[in-house]
Amino acid sequence: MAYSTTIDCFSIGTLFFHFGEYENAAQFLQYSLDLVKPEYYSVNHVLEFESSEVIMLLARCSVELDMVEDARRILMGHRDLAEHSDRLLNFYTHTRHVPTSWEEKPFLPLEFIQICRSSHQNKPSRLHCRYNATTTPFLRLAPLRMEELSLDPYIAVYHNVLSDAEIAEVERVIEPLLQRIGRYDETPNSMSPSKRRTGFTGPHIDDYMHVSRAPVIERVHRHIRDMTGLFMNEHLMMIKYGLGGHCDQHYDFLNASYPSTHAMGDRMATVLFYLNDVKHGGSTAFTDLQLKVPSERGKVLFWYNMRGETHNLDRGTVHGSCPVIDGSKKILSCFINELDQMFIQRTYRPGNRHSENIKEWH
Ligand SMILES: O=C(O)CCC(=O)C(=O)O
Ligand SMILES: [Fe+2]
Repeated sequence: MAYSTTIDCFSIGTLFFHFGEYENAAQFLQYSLDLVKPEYYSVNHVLEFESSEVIMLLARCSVELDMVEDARRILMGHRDLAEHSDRLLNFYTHTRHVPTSWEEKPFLPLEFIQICRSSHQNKPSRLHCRYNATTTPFLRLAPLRMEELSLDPYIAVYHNVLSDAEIAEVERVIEPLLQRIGRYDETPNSMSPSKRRTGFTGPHIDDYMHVSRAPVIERVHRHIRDMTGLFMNEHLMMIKYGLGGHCDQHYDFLNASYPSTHAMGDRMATVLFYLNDVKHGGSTAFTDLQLKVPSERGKVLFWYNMRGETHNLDRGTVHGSCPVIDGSKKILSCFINELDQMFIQRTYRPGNRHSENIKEWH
């Protein structure tokens, strides 16, 4: 618990409460209160954190545990809540909490949890670290340090791609536009939280015109071209994961399950820019390959999602983002579409791909 903040503990306590685990909830809510320090008042204010909310939830846990007198003592101890304590207790005792059902709990497959949990080190490979000075002419002047992690599927990491100034500028342009990740419901314009991924993402498509004109975004596109030799015509997304934030294992390849693949081709490759170091958790994990890539500031991960000869999905690319255990994780992610490469390399022709619907992604 040494690294958690008062807000982290409040979030964990709230989760336990929703799942009906009131004793665990009360413990985390108490930690949260223990960590409220006057020097953080201004930060907590900006983040709209109120210790009175923690106290009310703590009192509610006591009521659920049939300890009404404890709940009263907790409420009476707070300057603003004391005068409302009778009304609040009355409400808590008459409106018992209905826990979220087990089916609603986030579920991560065991093999994914295992690779995330282990202090796994990638197997030493016979592949080499080298300077890539050939993908584009620009790299002859400024070669990039590259490490191949796998040849089949092809996965490579580039080090020190984005400078501190570029990262700061990307954050300045995109971060204010992030929204909580959701999944669109059947009803128009309604979003519900995604069970497969937690965190923030953006910019929203409507804001993209403004973002794409920023010089730093053009420079990111240039870096992608230098590293991959491929043409990127999709929006860049920033994804921000907080404590516990994760992304369940999935394929980026859509394999004709989305109408967009008819217009742009499928997502042939993925590029992830890591914008910060994450002390614990937050690695990108490839379950089948037993490969774990930690989030390190300035590093870029690149892989092909499809098999070269057939343009079919490469099943070895199943991957996800391990839960963040300390701090937060920020990445820029982008997909490289097949049809954007039509002047660069051979693209998919109808008939040579085995199409199947992939249901494993939202
Ligand atoms: O955050 C990560 O490491 C993986 C993100 C990812 O898989 C995706 O955006 O498709
Ligand atoms: Fe992905």
